[in-house]
Amino acid sequence: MATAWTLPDHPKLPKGKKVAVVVLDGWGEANPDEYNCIHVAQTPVMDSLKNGAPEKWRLVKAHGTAVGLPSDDDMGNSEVGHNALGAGRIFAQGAKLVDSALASGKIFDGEGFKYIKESFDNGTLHLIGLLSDGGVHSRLDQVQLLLKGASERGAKRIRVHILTDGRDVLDGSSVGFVETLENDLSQLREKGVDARIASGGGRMYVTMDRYENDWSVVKRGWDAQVLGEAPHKFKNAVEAVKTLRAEPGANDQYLPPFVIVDESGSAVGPIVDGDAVVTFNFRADRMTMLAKALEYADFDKFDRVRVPKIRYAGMLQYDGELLLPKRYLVSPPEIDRTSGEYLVKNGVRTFACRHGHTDGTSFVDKVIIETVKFGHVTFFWNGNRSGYFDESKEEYVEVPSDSGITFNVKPKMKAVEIAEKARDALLSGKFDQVRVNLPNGDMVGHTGDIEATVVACKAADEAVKIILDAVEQVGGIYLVTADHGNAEDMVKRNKAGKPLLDKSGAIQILTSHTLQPVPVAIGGPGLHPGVKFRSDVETPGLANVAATVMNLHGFEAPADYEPTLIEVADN
Ligand SMILES: O=C(O)[C@@H](CO)OP(=O)(O)O
Ligand SMILES: [Mn+2]
Ligand SMILES: [Mn+2]
Repeated sequence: MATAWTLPDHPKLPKGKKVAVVVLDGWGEANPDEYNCIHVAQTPVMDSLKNGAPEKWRLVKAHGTAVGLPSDDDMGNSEVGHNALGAGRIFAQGAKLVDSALASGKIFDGEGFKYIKESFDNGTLHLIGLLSDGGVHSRLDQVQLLLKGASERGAKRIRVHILTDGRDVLDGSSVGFVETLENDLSQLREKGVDARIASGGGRMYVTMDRYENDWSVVKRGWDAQVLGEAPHKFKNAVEAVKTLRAEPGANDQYLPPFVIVDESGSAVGPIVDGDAVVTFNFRADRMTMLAKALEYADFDKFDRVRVPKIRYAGMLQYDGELLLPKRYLVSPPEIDRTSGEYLVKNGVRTFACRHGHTDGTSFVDKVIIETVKFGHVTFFWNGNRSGYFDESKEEYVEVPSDSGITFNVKPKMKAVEIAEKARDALLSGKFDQVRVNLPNGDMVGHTGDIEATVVACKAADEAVKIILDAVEQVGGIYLVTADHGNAEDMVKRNKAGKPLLDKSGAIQILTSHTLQPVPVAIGGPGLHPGVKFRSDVETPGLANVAATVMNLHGFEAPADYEPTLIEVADN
């Protein structure tokens, strides 16, 4: 059935207000203590918004089932968070879809698996991805099931190319994950399968760059995985990770690339003609660049030196617009009819081709973001779809991130630049919605550097001020929220909430996201004075934000969207 794109008018709220939607990345709400960097930092603007509670500030869930993850033990992340914010509904996400496909065995009956299986007789099966149980990009138990299933279905030679984590899990935990995997592989060897780890490296330094921020990261991985070349060579991966971690300043996220070599010093698992490759991350953003390098005949981002003729499948299809990769083991969530698409289609006077047209005021969307988060308020927001819905109505602007540094070195990142671009967009009068992601709390929180994260939170707060001042000037409306927690808790805790200590008595730094709720604050001179948060939406989550934003633009949300957070009192 054709989608009815015309949104009903909101019965009480006017159209034509400028709306700033601000997403603070990694900004949750938690008890105030010394490990809560948002609490420690001076954040007068966000504090003042909170003073508007409960009418203008409230908390929503940003993790677990509220954002389509398998369980409420799963922390939130940018992909599922922005998907929910933009789509207004909760879709079963990659992690969950892969779980079901493995549990039912359907993954092995699908087109993607059949395709790679054709290489099993004469070629090697290579698995490439993030090795941890973080559940943000991948999960070790899924890799284990994939190994088991593939070997039972005829894979005789398997090579695993690992990327160590330390970002979604504790730094240092990579050794344990590698030991677990080695143990599984040795059991496969006992069954006659020639299965080994072939190469590795830290996720942030090898392979898992995103949004084309730094292709040299992908090249380092390519050299190790495909060409079998790396500056470090080891006989086994446990020794590799232990040795490389012992270097001063080393950590799991940034381990240099290594290859495993045999007695004669040759790499045990370069990728060659006739092989099959599966990238086992279910999350898209940090696998897209490698997928392009593996799949595109025309490719000029770095010299691939040798381009093996392989059968390649992603765990999921990572980009629904580019249809990348062409083959995949599990179908991605079908995130359709996102709020961005609706809003664009409801402001355009002449609307082209397939969805009919509506009359109305010009509705233009402006999105501003640093490179490291570029796709968050575009690609993720639009349901893992790159590109514009209507280029004449949307403008996506990128502020280049610093590259080649860890963000604790420059914790202010480009927050002010982003905010100034947002301000200018609001003041220009050309845009109805200005959507922004401020990455500081998250990107610096991931470094585990508490002092730097405090600076980061202050910087994000100052950026919010610049945007809210502009909203004030144009008589607009703001909605400030976050995609998941991170900076509000920087320590690993026991069940009772007490910080955990390591063997040396130091606290265990938490580099990952959290299970905490996030704030939603609304306000601005353009907000109808009767608007307040409803008290009858039980356990609201990020998916309730889309309908809310549609209301702020003067529209009712589609009926199947999660309910709006706001109501309008008559007085
Ligand atoms: O950096 C990333 O890839 C993830 C953590 O793995 O963070 P976010 O979801 O905030 O992008
Ligand atoms: Mn995020
Ligand atoms: Mn993050």
